[in-house]
Amino acid sequence: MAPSPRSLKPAPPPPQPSSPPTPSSPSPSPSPSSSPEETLKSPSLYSDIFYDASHHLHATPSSQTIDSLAPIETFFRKNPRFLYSAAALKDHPYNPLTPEVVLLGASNVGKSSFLNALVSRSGTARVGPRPGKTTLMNAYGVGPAPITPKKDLTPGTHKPTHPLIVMDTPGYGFKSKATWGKSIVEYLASRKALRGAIVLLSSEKKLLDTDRWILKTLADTNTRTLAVLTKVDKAKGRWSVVGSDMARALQEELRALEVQSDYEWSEGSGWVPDVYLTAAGMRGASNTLGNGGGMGGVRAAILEMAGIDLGVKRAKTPEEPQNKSYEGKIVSFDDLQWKK
Ligand SMILES: Nc1nc2c(ncn2[C@@H]2O[C@H](COP(=O)(O)OP(=O)(O)OP(=O)(O)O)[C@@H](O)[C@H]2O)c(=O)[nH]1
Ligand SMILES: [Mg+2]
Repeated sequence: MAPSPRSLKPAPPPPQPSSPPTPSSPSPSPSPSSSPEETLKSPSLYSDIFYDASHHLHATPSSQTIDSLAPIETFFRKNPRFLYSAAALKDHPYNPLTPEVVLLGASNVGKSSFLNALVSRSGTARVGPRPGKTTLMNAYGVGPAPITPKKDLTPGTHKPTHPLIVMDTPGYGFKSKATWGKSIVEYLASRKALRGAIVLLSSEKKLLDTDRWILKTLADTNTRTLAVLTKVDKAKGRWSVVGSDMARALQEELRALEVQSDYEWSEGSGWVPDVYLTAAGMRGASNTLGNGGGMGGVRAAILEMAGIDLGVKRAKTPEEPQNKSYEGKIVSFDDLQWKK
């Protein structure tokens, strides 16, 4: 499956790493019309938590979606393997066949923990309590070994060992290297195999200036973007309220960037309208669908972004939901198809 080339444009320079990002408050926005916060106990009980474009928070208990999301979990669980580290764009091997997705976010936001939760294996990527744990771009192969037609194996092309590459990156901000911006922006702008970026934001914090900068860089490099909140179990206040507020601020930011963009980088075609809420590194979380809460749905969204179709449809909300507050618009897997 050869990735299609993206039209490119130079990205802006990153903010100075020497000046720590100043948190800024999201602009006020209306409260969601229906909010299930009264009923959501712990993110670990949910396989799919996302906040959609119409400002509805959807949370699906694991028991309701396990059947439909289990094949996707199995895909991610299969054969995860560290492939290589890269300090600069030139260090990435030629890759004409395997789709790549990249994890981006501030230092300590939980990128490596998120990767471990994706593949349901805590030791895959190294995690640390202090910022600056990951110092290079680290590529991980995910999924069962694909069958590659001989005609695709042109000279210089290695046989793919995995159907998907997930790229972990050093965090931006505190303790990150000054070269971070340059090498990662180059990767975003030039890597033909790149199908999309997953931007991780901490539920413990507001949107940072560096987060705004990376979102703008993604718009300017025409990179598909999926936003994910981490650490919802550590949110200060009710996690569903904190998560919803953060998700709304993000959606506003993305909509503003879309207006400025020179590309068709818009809601649905450039960025995914749903913001996913996760608790990947949460201690004592249920291991039913991997490690942590909210991982089921986000795995499906990542496959969608990478253009990998396992033929799995997201389960519909039951006719008679256990709790009425789960009603509202449900974004089906089909609705999330990228517009061509
Ligand atoms: N409670 C909780 N802790 C988390 C979660 N995700 C990550 N952590 C913790 O946050 C700390 C940082 O996690 P990492 O995964 O190393 O973060 P990172 O973004 O990869 O950090 P850098 O590589 O330094 O940029 C670790 O102590 C994790 O256990 C989460 O969802 N909930
Ligand atoms: Mg890391």
